Amino acid sequence: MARWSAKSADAGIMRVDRTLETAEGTCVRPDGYRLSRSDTLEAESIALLRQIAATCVPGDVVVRAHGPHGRPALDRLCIRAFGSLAAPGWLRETADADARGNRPGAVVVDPFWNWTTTDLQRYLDGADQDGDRFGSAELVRVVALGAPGQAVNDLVAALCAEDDGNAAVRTGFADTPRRHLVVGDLGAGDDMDPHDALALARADVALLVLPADSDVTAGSATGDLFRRAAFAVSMYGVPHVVVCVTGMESVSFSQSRFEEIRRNVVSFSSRLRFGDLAFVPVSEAAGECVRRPCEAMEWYRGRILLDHLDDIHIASDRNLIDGRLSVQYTGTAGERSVVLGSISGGVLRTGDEVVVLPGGEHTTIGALTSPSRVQGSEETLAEAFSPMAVEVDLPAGVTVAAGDVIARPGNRPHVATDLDLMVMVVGGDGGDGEEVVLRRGTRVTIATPGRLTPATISDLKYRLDTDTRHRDRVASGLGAGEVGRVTIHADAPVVVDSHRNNRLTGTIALLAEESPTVRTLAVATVTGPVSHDTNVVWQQMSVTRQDRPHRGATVWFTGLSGSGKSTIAAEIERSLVARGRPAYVMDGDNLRHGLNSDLGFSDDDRRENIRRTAEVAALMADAGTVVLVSLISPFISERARAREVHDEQGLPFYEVFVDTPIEQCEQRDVKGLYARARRGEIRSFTGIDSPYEAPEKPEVHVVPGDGGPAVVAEEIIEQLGL
Ligand SMILES: Nc1ncnc2c1ncn2[C@@H]1O[C@H](COP(=O)(O)OS(=O)(=O)O)[C@@H](OP(=O)(O)O)[C@H]1O
Ligand SMILES: Nc1ncnc2c1ncn2[C@@H]1O[C@H](COP(=O)(O)OP(=O)(O)O)[C@@H](O)[C@H]1O
Repeated sequence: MARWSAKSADAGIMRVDRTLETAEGTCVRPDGYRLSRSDTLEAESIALLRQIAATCVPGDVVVRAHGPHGRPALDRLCIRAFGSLAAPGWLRETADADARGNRPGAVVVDPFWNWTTTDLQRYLDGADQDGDRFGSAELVRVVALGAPGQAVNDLVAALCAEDDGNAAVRTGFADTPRRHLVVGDLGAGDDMDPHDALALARADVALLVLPADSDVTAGSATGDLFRRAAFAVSMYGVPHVVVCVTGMESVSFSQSRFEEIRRNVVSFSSRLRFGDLAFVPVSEAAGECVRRPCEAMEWYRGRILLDHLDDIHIASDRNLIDGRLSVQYTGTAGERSVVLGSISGGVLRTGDEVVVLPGGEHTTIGALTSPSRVQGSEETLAEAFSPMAVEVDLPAGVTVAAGDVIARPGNRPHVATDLDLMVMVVGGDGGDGEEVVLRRGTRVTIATPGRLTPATISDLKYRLDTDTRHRDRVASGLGAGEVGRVTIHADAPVVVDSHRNNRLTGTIALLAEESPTVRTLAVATVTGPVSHDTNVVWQQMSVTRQDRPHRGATVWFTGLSGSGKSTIAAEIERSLVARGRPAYVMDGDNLRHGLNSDLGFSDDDRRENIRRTAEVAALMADAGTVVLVSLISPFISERARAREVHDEQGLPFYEVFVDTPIEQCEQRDVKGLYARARRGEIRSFTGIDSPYEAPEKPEVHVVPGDGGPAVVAEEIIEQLGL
C-alpha cells in the first residue's frame, strides 16, 4: 500500500452550505470556513463548480486538490476513510490527464455527514501521522447528544481523549483496536441544524447523554432534552443506542441510582424504535468507564464505552439485499457509458441485469472499478456493495443521468411523484432569525443524491408531539424544531426507498426555494409513496377499535409455492375459530379469482397484488379479525410496506417465513406447476425464473423439521399469543 502524506496536498476544502444560481448555472458556495489554501476555490473554473453542484447537496463536504502529488493523496484518504463518495474528476475520460496531475479535481465526501472544515483538517492531520491507519480499520460513525451542551462536550472529549475545547470543532476521533470512530458532537440535539439531522440520519451509533442527577421522567429541562433527542434518534433509525449516564460522581457512584435511571429509560423507550439499547455509567471528567474502568464503580459489570463501541455489531446494519446505485456523475469512455456513484444498498456484480430509474431502461452492469485506480493502482472489482463508491461501465447508448438510481428489475425502489414523509423541520441555518414553516402548499426542493426536484407540500396530515405522541390533525404548519407527517407532490418522479428498508435511500432533505440561495428546511424520512387523490380525507368513525369485542392482527405467511403457507394458515384459522376468535385466511390463489383477478405474475403485478392484500388485511385486522395472509410475496420491500401499513395504524403484524427448500416444494408439486415451469410452459415462476427474497428477521421461521402443519400451527398461535 502506498504511503503518502496529507501535508503534501495542495488542498481546498469546503462544506457546501448554499447552492447558488449564477448566469452560468448552479454552483456551490463554501460555508465560510476557510483553510489557508481554500481561497484557490474562488479562482476555480466555473465548470468545475458546476460539476460539483451537479453531484452534491447541502451538507456535503467537498475536498479539492490539484497538482501531481496532492490529488492522489487526498483521493486515497477519502476513499479509505469514507467509502461512499463520488468524484467528478475520476471519470475515465479524464483519468489519464488527472493522473498526470494538471487538472483540478474534486471529491464529494460522504453526503449527509456533519464535518466542518476544521474537523476535516484535523482528520487529515491525524491521518498524516500514520498514513495506513484507515487501511483495515472500520469506520464507525458515532453521534453524541441529549443533554445540555457541556455534558455532551465532556463525554466526546473524554471518549476522544481531547481537551482542546475548540467550539468550532464538532467532531472528535478515537481509535479502538478494530475501528476508527468518528464522533459527532450534536449537543443537546434540541435545535438541530441540517448537518446535525443529516449526521443523525447516517450515524451507526447514538450516544444519548443523561446526567445522573437528572431524570428522563421528570419534567426537568434536561429530561425534556433527552426525550427529544431520543425521539430524533428513533425517527432517523440509528441502529445502536448507548445511554451514557454521566457525572456518576455527583451521585456518589450509586449503583441503585444507575439502575433506577436504566429502568426509567427502558420503560420510556418502549414507545421508540430502538433496536439495540445499552447503558454505561460514566464519570467523564476523568474518562472513567469511557476509556478505562472506574474503581469507584466496581459494581458495574458491563464494558467500558470504548470497548462497547469497538464491539457493537454494525456489519448487519447495512442493507446488503436491495441493490441500489445512486448515480452521481455520468460520462462516456469510447463506446461505453460510464457512471460514478455510491452503492446505497445491496451488492452489484458485473453482468447483473439492472434497470435505470426513474426512466426504466433495462441494461447490464459492465466492469466495476474502484475510483482509487486513478492513482495507477487500478482495482477492478468482482462486486461492489454498500456503502462503496464505484465507477461502472454500461453499454453505449444507455440513458442515464446524475441523480438516477440503478436497481434490479425485480427489486426496485419507489418511483413516485407523491410521497408520504415524516419531517423534522431543522433550524439554525437560515441566519435570518425567521421561523421556518412548512404548511400545505409550501414550495420546496427535494434533495436526493445528485438531484434536486421541485415539489409542493400537498398535505400536512398531523403535527406530532414527540413527547406525548399526540397527533394534532388540525395543525396548520410546522415550525422550527417540529415534527410532522406530510405528503409531498414532486414536479417529477423521485426515486426513494422506504426509510424502514434503507436509511440511505429513505432519507431526503427538503430545501427552501429562495432564489438565489437554497437552504435546508427539513430532513425527512420516507414512509412510502402515496397515489391517492389528495382531496380525499379520512373519515373518523364513532366506533373505535377499543369498542370492538376482539383485537385483530395480521399474520403474513411468505414462502415459495408449495412451501406450506396455506396449509398452516388454514390450521391456525380452524383452531382459532374453534375457540371463538374471528380469523380468516386470505389466500393468494383465492384472491386472484376476485380482488386481484386482473393481475398476473410480473414483478409489478406481484407488487400490486401484495399492496392490495395488505390494505385489505389491515382493514380486516382493524375490524377485529386475525387475518392469515398466505401469499408468496417474494419481495422484501413490499412485505416491509405491508408491515408499515399496519404499523401506521397501530395494528399488530407478524411475518412468518415458511422456509421449505425449493427441492422439497418441487417434490411436493401440489399443483404440478413446478413441472410445468421446468418444461417452460409457465414463465416467471418464483424460485425458477423469478426471484424470491427471504425475510431477514421474520417473527417466526418455520422449517420442514418443525413438525406437521397442526403442530406448527399451534406453536405459532402460542408464540404470537394469538
Ligand atoms: N409464475 C408463477 N409464480 C408463482 N406462482 C404462480 C405462478 N403462476 C401461478 N402461480 C400460482 O399462484 C400462486 C401464487 O400467487 P401469489 O398471489 O401468492 O403470488 S405473489 O405473492 O403475487 O408472488 C401460487 O400458489 P401457492 O402455491 O399457493 O403459493 C401458484 O400456485
Ligand atoms: N409441515 C408442513 N407444513 C405445511 N405443509 C406441509 C408440511 N408437510 C407437508 N406439507 C404439504 O405441503 C403442501 C403445501 O402446500 P400449500 O400449503 O398449498 O403451500 P403454499 O400455500 O405455500 O403454496 C401440502 O400438500 C401439505 O400437505
